[in-house]
Amino acid sequence: MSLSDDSRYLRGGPVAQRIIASVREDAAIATAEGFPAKLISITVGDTAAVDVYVRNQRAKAALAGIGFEERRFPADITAGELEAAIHGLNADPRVTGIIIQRPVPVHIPIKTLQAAVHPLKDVEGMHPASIGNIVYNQLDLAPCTAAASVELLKETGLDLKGLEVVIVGHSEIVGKPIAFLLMSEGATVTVCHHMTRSVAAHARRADALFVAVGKPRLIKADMVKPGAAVIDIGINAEIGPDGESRIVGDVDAESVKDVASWITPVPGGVGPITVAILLRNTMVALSRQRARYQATYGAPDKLAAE
Ligand SMILES: NC(=O)C1=CN([C@@H]2O[C@H](COP(=O)(O)OP(=O)(O)OC[C@H]3O[C@@H](n4cnc5c(N)ncnc54)[C@H](OP(=O)(O)O)[C@@H]3O)[C@@H](O)[C@H]2O)C=CC1
Ligand SMILES: Nc1nc(=O)c2c([nH]1)NC[C@@H]1CN(c3ccc(C(=O)N[C@@H](CCC(=O)O)C(=O)O)cc3)C=[N+]21
Repeated sequence: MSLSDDSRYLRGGPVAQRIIASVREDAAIATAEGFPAKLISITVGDTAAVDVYVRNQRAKAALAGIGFEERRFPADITAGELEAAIHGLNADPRVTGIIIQRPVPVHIPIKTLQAAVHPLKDVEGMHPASIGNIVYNQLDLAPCTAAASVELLKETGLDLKGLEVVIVGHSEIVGKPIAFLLMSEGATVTVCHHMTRSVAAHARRADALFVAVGKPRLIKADMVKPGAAVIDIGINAEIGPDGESRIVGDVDAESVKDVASWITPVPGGVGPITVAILLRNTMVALSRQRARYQATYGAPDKLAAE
């Protein structure tokens, strides 16, 4: 049986469609009430994984009835100019959410940019005032990829309480938030990174293995426990045997599929859910803004009252 027909293949498409259908309903109500949602993406320079993400954001926002605009800046822009652009978007009442695509060029401190986004417009939950929410088990707006990866693990039906989970990669935007989300669910979590003595020794103990590193085929069959769930978050552009550019993950799916009980495809796994959650977070942000507006001005507001 080919993997694509196999139920062990954890496909993100159906999960993403469910989320987008619900976002679409919320967005239609908000628009009818005079509060259309609008997401602004900020891209600095050129990165293949960002191009894929932004292309899908645009397409799915249109499907969900959320406005979308990409602001592209050259790689030699200064941090000050970018901060000024972000402050302009913070002050614009038509803008619901702002996402700063990572990575940004090395001369720009990403943390300063993330902190410049108003916390009410922070649709990724990356502002220093937002990221703590997941530590406190307040999970309604979490970093999108982390939330998407956990959502996909839940599709296995595995009981997360006490589950042995290993995460390879500890970035602020993916690995670390996954660890917090899974701790909230009661899993036992180990986080590996480039200083970990033996990633393989940890990975082989995992009932669920999350990989977010950015290195094609880093995880091979001998690093996976038989029967494990493998969640591949990597999005890497490479040239395939046919000479065409293609997207691959961090897991050597060809070999791992014979050992794992569940595996996420790339493309078609975590990626589509990430986009859907970004749109859902935009609606959560809108709802919070409307609640704040009502609390300040006392204006009646149906969504905020819900
Ligand atoms: N599907 C999706 O929705 C998304 C996919 N991605 C993809 O996920 C991947 C990771 O992204 P991101 O977290 O932003 O990347 P970063 O480069 O920020 O982080 C990579 C992490 O991997 C660790 N690492 C590097 N080499 C090794 C190694 N040999 N063994 C173990 N750990 C290692 C690094 O550790 P250290 O810091 O210690 O060096 C770091 O924690 C990329 O391919 C990206 O495109 C990202 C976001 C969303
Ligand atoms: N601030 C920030 N947050 C991110 O979450 C972030 C980022 N920066 N920078 C780039 C990476 C990469 N990333 C992707 C998300 C979805 C797809 C996606 O939709 N993939 C589909 C489509 C693939 C295709 O169309 O070829 C799939 O995997 O099936 C891709 C890549 C988010 N990232």
